[in-house]
Amino acid sequence: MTNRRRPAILVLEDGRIFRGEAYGSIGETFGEAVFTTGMTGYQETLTDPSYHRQVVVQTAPHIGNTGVNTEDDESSRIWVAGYVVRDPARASSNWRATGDLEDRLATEGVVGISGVDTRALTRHLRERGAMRVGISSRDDDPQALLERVRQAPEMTGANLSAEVTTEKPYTVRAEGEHRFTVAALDLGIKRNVARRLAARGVTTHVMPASSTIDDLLAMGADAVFLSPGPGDPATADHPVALAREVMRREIPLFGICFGSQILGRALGFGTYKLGYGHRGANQPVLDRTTGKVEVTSHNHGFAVDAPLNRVIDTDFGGVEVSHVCLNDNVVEGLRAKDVPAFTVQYHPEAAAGPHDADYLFDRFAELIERGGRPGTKLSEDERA
Ligand SMILES: NC(=O)CC[C@H](N)C(=O)O
Repeated sequence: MTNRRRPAILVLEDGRIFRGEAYGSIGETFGEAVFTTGMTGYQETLTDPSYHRQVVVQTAPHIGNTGVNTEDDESSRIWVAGYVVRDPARASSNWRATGDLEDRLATEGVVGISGVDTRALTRHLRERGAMRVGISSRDDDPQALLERVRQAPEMTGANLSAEVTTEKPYTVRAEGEHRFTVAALDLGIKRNVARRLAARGVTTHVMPASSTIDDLLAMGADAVFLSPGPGDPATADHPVALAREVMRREIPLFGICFGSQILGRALGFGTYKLGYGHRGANQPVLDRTTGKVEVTSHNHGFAVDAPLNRVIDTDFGGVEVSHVCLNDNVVEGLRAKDVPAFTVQYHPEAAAGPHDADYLFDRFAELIERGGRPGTKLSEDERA
């Protein structure tokens, strides 16, 4: 437990100030202020690469009570640009805990602030929208910090894939009998994606963001996966061109979150920034293909702009919005009817969050199985 009593300030780009105490590393940091309503899973949140350049506000008031462990990281490090909590646990207690959350934040240089009225801050972001923020435990002059906040880069227009992707390809082997090979374009992948695929007999080759279609096919891929990741999908021109090439060759394609936005753009739709995004572990989503509602994990600030009420004609044939968020009707999934491609905007891999949407990995495995090779199309039934 370090630095608990040193004062810290948080300043939003619109001038609102919150005072609190230093939490984690002493210093100063900037990013986009976003809130997550997840009640559990702070370790998975902190290590999710999609939070790169974002300062995460936890609406759950008590954070750190289960410490940190060696199993729950979703990548090799903490990615959040800053961390805002109300009431940090004074002691960690869990049978899996190997350390204390604040010590880990400090070790990884993550500047945070505690003692903040996170409910007031969340309401502010909900009314005014996600915006830039600065946290400082070094300088207690809010006006000077505000000037620096206003010079920090915005999330709109941010192209961040190169900052989070793997340098070299690596492989996550299928559990049990090997059935299929998937090439996953790493734009900020979470570990649990490859684990959920491995559980279905899929060997996943995780590939750098700059990989070409030939690089992916050289891995012997039966299918392609487009990963989640940080940044503005409007900047993801290379993955969009790659997705178009994958569809042109009718190779089975599945994507999650950023991957869904990329498929959307590849099909000709636009993307836009949501007011304050969806981040949490209890978002209700309707699967329009079955009429079932699932409770899901979300982490997105952008969304695809597509009409909900009809099959849409695209360069790749008919496409429908397969999933919709029941809170606000935001597009949460796309399904192509004439090429083997589908995506969701939320997180079937959960981690953290409920497992309701795990069936999507089965759908992907079935899609691959039906063709087992490039050239697979949906069956007549599914086209209906
Ligand atoms: N988790 C993700 O893939 C996030 C996608 C994108 N960066 C967004 O904020 O909408």
